[in-house]
Amino acid sequence: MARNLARILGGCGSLVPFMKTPACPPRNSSSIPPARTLVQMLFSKSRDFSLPNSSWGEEMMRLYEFYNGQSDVETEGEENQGREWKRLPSYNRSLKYATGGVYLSKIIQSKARLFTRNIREPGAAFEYVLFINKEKERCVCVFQAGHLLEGPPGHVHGGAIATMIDTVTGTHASAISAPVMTANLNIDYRSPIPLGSTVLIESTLEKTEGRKLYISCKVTSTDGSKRHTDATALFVSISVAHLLKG
Ligand SMILES: CCCCCCCCCCCC(=O)SCCNC(=O)CCNC(=O)[C@H](O)C(C)(C)COP(=O)(O)OP(=O)(O)OC[C@H]1O[C@@H](n2cnc3c(N)ncnc32)[C@H](O)[C@@H]1OP(=O)(O)O
Repeated sequence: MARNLARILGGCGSLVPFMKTPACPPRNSSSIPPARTLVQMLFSKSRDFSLPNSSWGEEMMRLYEFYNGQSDVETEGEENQGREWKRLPSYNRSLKYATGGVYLSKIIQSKARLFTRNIREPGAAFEYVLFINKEKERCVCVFQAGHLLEGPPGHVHGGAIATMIDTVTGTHASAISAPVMTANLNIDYRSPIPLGSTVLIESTLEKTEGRKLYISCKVTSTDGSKRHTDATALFVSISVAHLLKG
């Protein structure tokens, strides 16, 4: 059975896109994983993409450790330690089933993945970790931009920057009032972000008005000396029925 499963998987982990499979091993009998490994691959817990991987550079790791060191660790049944920050875990899949007015084919249902977490090669695109402060008025994201995000030569694509701003402000708004949708996003690109660099993306809750959440955001170099991007975003909290309506 293990051999059959291994053949189906083709040795490249195509059914398990977020497992760590750094390189496709040669197709010989020694490349077939043992049955226990296959079971782990097929039924293991979702991967938390906000944890360090081998692609994280020195600056990414330094800042991760800085904020993580000031963060509460979630331990079941124990009170938190009263620290200022909390790391937000991040998975590549939220949709399992959708019903109601939203028509999704079985293929889309089974393959839907969070846009920023769907690249197999670690470090190739969006590497990031988000921390939220306890009062939820601020979020900080440490973002390392990989080589697949190139826009102008050697620099990050504006759409990729917008994606990260939407992700950070959207996650921030969701932490306050889930579920939400982006109603408006305004971006001023002030200086280009070098590809491969690590930057800070900070969001601040400016105000709430009924269902509306106004959030501002800035992208800077990690020492704060260079302003890359400024943005404002409006999120509207919605009912789940709004999503199902399509
Ligand atoms: C843990 C999870 C991790 C999650 C991790 C992932 C995070 C990623 C986050 C990604 C988020 C997205 O990309 S979301 C995808 C992009 N966004 C969308 O597709 C949204 C499409 N638009 C819509 O569905 C809708 O227009 C809504 C939901 C935005 C609003 O519709 P509605 O619910 O009917 O509300 P509506 O009455 O129209 O508006 C409510 C109030 O907001 C105001 N309003 C509405 N739109 C605007 C606007 N563009 N600019 C100014 N104001 C506006 C209205 O005037 C009104 O004010 P007042 O009269 O009350 O004063």
